[in-house]
Amino acid sequence: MVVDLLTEWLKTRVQEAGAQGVVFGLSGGIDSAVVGALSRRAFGDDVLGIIMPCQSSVQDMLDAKLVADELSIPCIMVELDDAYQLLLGQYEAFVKIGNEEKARQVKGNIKPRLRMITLYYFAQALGYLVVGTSNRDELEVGYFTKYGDGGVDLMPIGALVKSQVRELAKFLGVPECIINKVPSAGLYENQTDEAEMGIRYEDLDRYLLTGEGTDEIVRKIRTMQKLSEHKRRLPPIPEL
Ligand SMILES: Nc1ncnc2c1ncn2[C@@H]1O[C@H](COP(=O)(O)OP(=O)(O)OC[C@H]2O[C@@H]([n+]3cccc(C(=O)O)c3)[C@H](O)[C@@H]2O)[C@@H](O)[C@H]1O
Ligand SMILES: Nc1ncnc2c1ncn2[C@@H]1O[C@H](COP(=O)(O)OP(=O)(O)OP(=O)(O)O)[C@@H](O)[C@H]1O
Ligand SMILES: [Mg+2]
Repeated sequence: MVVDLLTEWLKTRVQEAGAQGVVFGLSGGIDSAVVGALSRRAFGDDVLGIIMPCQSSVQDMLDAKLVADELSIPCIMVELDDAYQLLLGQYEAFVKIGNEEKARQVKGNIKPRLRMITLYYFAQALGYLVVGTSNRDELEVGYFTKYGDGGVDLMPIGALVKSQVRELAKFLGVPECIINKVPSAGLYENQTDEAEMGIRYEDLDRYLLTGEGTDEIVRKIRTMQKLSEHKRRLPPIPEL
């Protein structure tokens, strides 16, 4: 049973590290809900979900609270808007990005990195590990911010494609409205994973599980995998 296996895996990893529990970012999306539910099973009250709005929608915040309530996950909120604005103001005094789309991307990536800083503060203060929420699709094509949401200690759902995460969510009692929500990184208004990646989860899941897909889809995925190789490796060191 995959739930028992993942729960045991989490317990073993945390125990091996000499830690007491885990902390994670609670977004109101399905991935963090599943990670939260698994963590709750593994560690009881030694779990902390942190809601970290950074120009986030009110709906996401309400969804995150709903997940915490329904799954009885201890949870706090740390607002990152002021830190984000303060840093951005200083950065832009040196370099202001002319291209609108590029500016949106560069600015968007500040948010997961501020969340990473926040999670590590609480992890070390409490003797916890930082647990990530990336799934197999995101990891394979590099759909995550390097050292942002990718900067974590453990990735319990990293071997599961999105449809498998959905199955797990149903089993774990994640609220229906969270399971049916359109996946979004929430880094800018109206962002959706599928539109930004230019590929549907259904197609990505199918290719990763069976190797099948149209020529165009296969080509696209392989290109994304190649371009994001650096995100799945430690920084290269010259051999001397
Ligand atoms: N070949 C190479 N070797 C070594 N390093 C290389 C490199 N190419 C780029 N880099 C480095 O990587 C940086 C670019 O990577 P990165 O900073 O990650 O930036 P990037 O891959 O452009 O952006 C992250 C993507 O993931 C999405 N995202 C982020 C966070 C959460 C979620 C979500 O689903 O919730 C999605 C986000 O919307 C965006 O599309 C470059 O600035 C450069 O420093
Ligand atoms: N507002 C937020 N507060 C706390 N953590 C967040 C917030 N936004 C994103 N995160 C963290 O970043 C992770 C990556 O976001 P991502 O959108 O891939 O996952 P999700 O929101 O859980 O599910 P989905 O991909 O279906 O939207 C989240 O799972 C969560 O840990
Ligand atoms: Mg999300």
